[in-house]
Amino acid sequence: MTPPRKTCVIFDLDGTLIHSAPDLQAALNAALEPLGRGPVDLATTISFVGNGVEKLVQRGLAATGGSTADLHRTTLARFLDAYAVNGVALTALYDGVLPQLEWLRSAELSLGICTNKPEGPARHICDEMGLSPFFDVIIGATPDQPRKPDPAPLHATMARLSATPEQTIYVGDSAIDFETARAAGVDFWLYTEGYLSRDLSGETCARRFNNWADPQLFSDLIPAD
Ligand SMILES: O=C(O)COP(=O)(O)O
Ligand SMILES: [Mg+2]
Repeated sequence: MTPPRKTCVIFDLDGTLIHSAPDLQAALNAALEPLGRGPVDLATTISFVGNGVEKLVQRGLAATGGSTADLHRTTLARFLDAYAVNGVALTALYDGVLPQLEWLRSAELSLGICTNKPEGPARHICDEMGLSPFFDVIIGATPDQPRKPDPAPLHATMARLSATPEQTIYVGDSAIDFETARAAGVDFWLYTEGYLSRDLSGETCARRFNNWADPQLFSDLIPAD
């Protein structure tokens, strides 16, 4: 039996469509600075990304002298304030992302974003980076929903797109995304140039790619007539 056609592509955001770590680093360091801590370098910041901003701040505190619940609360608030002001100043789309999204739209696939970034900043950043018009739905972290690798946010994204797991591909850059897709029963494509912090070479990914500008990247999703 031939597998059902893929009609839906859902993307992770940080480290997949955008190189956002420099702005995350700047906001983290702005939040740590009043404590006399930091700065945290870019590679270390990248190793903290993937489980949401609460974890990013917690890891930043743990790496610079330790955390308490109170310290975490106030530092997270400072981080979010700084990130709201400067969420895209240093952020860039990976080369080749926009033409791929244009092509996928013209091929009438439904497109979504499923990220652990809080939903407000995620939408704002997608607006600022010119991504929003391509997407039918953008699902970010909200207080009422567990974070990836729980499959709930990916299930919610598919529900909004009326897509089944068999019809869907999830494109991400991290082990968290891989585990999310596996838990949801969705094919996973790994972008290898993002913020991967665990070796996935022994795992089964439907595709691995390192170049968004490859013109053939998504071409086999559309059957030739
Ligand atoms: O906010 C994060 O930690 C990561 O966000 P992502 O899910 O878009 O990679
Ligand atoms: Mg990511």
